[in-house]
Amino acid sequence: MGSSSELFKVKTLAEAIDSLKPYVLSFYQCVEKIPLADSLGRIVTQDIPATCALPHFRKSTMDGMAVRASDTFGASESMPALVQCHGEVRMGEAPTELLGQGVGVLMPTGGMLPEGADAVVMVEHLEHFGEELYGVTKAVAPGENLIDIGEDLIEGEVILSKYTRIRAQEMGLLASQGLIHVPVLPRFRVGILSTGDEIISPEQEPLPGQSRDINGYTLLGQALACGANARHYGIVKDNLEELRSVLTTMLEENDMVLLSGGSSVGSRDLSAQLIDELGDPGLLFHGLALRPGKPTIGGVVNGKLIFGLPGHPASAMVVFDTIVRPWLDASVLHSQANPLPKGTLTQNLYSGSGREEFVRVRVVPDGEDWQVEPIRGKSGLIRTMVLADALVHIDLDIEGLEAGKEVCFRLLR
Ligand SMILES: Nc1nc2c(c(=O)[nH]1)N[C@H]1C(S)=C(S)[C@@H](COP(=O)(O)OP(=O)(O)OC[C@H]3O[C@@H](n4cnc5c(N)ncnc54)[C@H](O)[C@@H]3O)O[C@H]1N2
Ligand code: MOO
Repeated sequence: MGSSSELFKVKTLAEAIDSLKPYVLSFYQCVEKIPLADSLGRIVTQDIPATCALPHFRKSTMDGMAVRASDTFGASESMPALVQCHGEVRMGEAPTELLGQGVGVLMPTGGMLPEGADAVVMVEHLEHFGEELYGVTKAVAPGENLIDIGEDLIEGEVILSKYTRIRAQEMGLLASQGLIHVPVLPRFRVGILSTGDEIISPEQEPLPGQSRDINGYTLLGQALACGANARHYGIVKDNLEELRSVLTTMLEENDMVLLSGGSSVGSRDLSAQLIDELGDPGLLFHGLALRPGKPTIGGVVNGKLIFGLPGHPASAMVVFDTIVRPWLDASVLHSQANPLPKGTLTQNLYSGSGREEFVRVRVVPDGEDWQVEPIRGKSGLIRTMVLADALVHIDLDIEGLEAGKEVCFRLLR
């Protein structure tokens, strides 16, 4: 069990994530094959190569006439290029005739070009002179109005890399390849528990000193938004035996357990103690150089991740976004390539805390730019999260950010 004094040396976020990684990598070896129609939000477990070129035939993007572009060079309204029309290609059918010089074939949008054709003249730029004779009133360049073989995807190239989250566009991509069964990570089963003598269920009327459970629902929502199979197990009082019993069940039924409250150093320091007792390796960190989120605890119990998140509602949400979400979306193993959006900071942000900081911000459009407005307010205020669109990261070694500076922001889901 991880009970050495090392534990109580406050870890950075990166160190905390690294300390957990070796114990849970086996989860990322699991594979489930699911129907493509059910794959939204799931994470692919392998690189997926294109099984065929897309398109696999030269495809017209306009209604018109397939031609050799060189036959139209110099054509204009006043001096149309003459083309002999050799019939029409039907949608979904392959033309058999090789297109010769001075010849054209009528085409629907999406139709297959005949061999020899290298452009399509839009119907708007055709004049029918009678019988098979057409005039082209606007020249086309080679490649114009068509999609070439493999222009979208080349056979064999990796079209989805391992641990990519499937969005609607990836579903279409997989469909284009005939991949109707997709290898994905199993959904993370996440159990959520709120702790604290003062916490009551939302349907109850709070007495003075009591607070309705907020974190159980924010964390449930965040876990569901990450595609997890999440369940809220309710509220447990600050009682070691009760907590032990519920945690044992939760660890059996889930891949990850999230507690909130009772994580700061003090009389309610039970969860850290329990995490360390319940299995191997136990508690791996207690306290992070993170703001908000200083009292965060984390560990692994027999291959299951367990986090104790701060009780303050905004802290719990921010800490979820920084240290929990990366496991659920597999970004701990594969950072999603999309660069973060940027905007202009509207106020100075001071950060002399000696902790890495995630600042709640509102993002307001400003012409071509975005204005990034810090939200002032304590981490005990849920409304600060309701107002927030995104988080701005301030590194450990940075004292602050000046108004007017361009900053990256990460959108909250
Ligand atoms: N002397 C010190 N006091 C505190 C420190 C510190 O370093 N020294 N750290 C502060 C920070 S930062 C935070 S964050 C909180 C974290 O406290 P805990 O994680 O132990 O949580 P609690 O004390 O149980 O609760 C804090 C606050 O949050 C409310 N809470 C808890 N659970 C919920 C819930 N499910 N829904 C809504 N609200 C919840 C609770 O009632 C308290 O108001 O500690 C500071 N103190
Ligand atoms: O660090 Mo606490 O988690 O500020 O709210």
